[in-house]
Amino acid sequence: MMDHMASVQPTIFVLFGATGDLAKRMVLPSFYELHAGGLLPEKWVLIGNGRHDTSDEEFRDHVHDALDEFGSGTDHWDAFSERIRFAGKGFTVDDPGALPDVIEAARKDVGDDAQLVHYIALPPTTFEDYTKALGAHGLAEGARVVYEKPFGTSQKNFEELDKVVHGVLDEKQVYRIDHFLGKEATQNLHVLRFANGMVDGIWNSRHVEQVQIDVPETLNIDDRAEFYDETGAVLDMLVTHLFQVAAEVAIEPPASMSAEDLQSARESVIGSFRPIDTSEVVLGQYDGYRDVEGVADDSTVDTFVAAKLWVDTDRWRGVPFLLRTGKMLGVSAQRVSLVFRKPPNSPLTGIPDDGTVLSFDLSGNGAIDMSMTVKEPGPDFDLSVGHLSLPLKCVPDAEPLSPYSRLILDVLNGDRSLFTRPDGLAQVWKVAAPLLDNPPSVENYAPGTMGPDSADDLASPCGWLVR
Ligand SMILES: NC(=O)C1=CN([C@@H]2O[C@H](COP(=O)(O)OP(=O)(O)OC[C@H]3O[C@@H](n4cnc5c(N)ncnc54)[C@H](OP(=O)(O)O)[C@@H]3O)[C@@H](O)[C@H]2O)C=CC1
Ligand SMILES: O=C1O[C@H](COP(=O)(O)O)[C@@H](O)[C@H](O)[C@H]1O
Repeated sequence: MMDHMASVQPTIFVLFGATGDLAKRMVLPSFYELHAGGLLPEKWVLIGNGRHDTSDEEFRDHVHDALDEFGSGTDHWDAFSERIRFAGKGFTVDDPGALPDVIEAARKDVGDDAQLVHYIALPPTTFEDYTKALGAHGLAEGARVVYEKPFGTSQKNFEELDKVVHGVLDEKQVYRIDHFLGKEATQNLHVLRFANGMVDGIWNSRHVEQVQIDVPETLNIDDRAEFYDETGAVLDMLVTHLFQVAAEVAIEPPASMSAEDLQSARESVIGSFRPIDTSEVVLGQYDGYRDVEGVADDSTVDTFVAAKLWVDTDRWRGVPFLLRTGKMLGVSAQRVSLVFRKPPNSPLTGIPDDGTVLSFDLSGNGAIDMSMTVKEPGPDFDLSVGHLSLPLKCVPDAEPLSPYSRLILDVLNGDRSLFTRPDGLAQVWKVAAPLLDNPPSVENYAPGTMGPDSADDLASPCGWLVR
């Protein structure tokens, strides 16, 4: 573990939105996971921030509850909780509330050389104001600032936010999170390929017929209805996580594995995504969505999207990338599948369309799976599809990290390779513009199904592999 320990530099970690949903479910449990794994610097303090006058003790109780509900235990609680503080009364340009004083007090514990890391786990509409307030109160200098997704809610909003952020921070200080990039199996999308000549050799349109990036969810949106009803599946998942994963599949080999080269390679392939053709998109809304408290009675927000994406590079021209996600579906999965072409001129007949598939399970600790067409053992000559699975946690010496732990550790270490950049995001908004400007009408689907039937046609000939 010592090999991976975050920079020895003492750290003051300020968590804006510390009482919110993301903090409770992801950020606080991940911070604890890093502490329990001995992966934090020796000296650190975590300061929660919010608009209320919450005491340190009240916040510690909140953190304990979060760990009970969403964490992996509290064995190291005492040593953890004594480093937790709360700075209330908000944080605006006009009034910084308690934060500057609490940071000053924390410096007495961890030293004047402590690095400041600000984690903005707030609704995206507040990112600009909080960035300006960091600048106004002298808390931006030398700090690292983590922005949750989505970084921008439209092309215009992205451009405005980008301007504000770069008015206060140097790009090297900025860490825009897309937690799908922190998943163990997502990282293997490029590692498997760059480490294995056999895989590298087939990673192109000559061999791959289609790519599926499929994240159906059985989850509802009841706990975050107001947020969701302003966002929808296209913004919440498609142009964020699914596009970034598509970039990981489509990426050209970077000049080196340095953070900058890897980031550049990922961002530059997004420039080759063709703007979405809305005739190749199906939007859906599950029956009963409008009855959820917090959702408008006449909401037309999409809770489902399936779309074809084309990547106009020599490697991928002509290969559809099929992206699908939605809420209240029949199955939960997070799967990237490369469907291989049948051998040309094969003497065999009856090879199934999905007879050769390399797939990556992004959920949990991740897995890499292979399906291949084989002779069904037995007296007859029949073909069948067999499956091999490599759960990543079974790799020797594996110590899988949750995506948020991975990414927080990278922030502490100053490694930006798994974070997004504005050049790529500017392209994302261009690619998404036809869909955002002129969305197809939303079709209804019954909860527990796999979305509107018309989405099935997009994935011919083999259909969606997650069924
Ligand atoms: N929740 C999730 O599953 C995920 C969320 N995200 C992203 O994380 C960020 C936070 O999401 P989430 O935690 O769900 O959001 P919440 O709605 O729970 O808000 C987080 C906290 O922000 C504070 N807050 C809310 N509104 C305002 C406001 N107008 N001005 C200032 N502070 C405000 C509140 O704290 P207080 O009242 O104490 O001030 C609230 O507890 C978002 O950008 C979201 O897109 C990303 C991935 C998943
Ligand atoms: O960012 C988000 O991701 C989750 C799915 O990711 P997981 O890794 O937490 O399973 C999704 O449910 C949510 O709507 C979205 O905001």
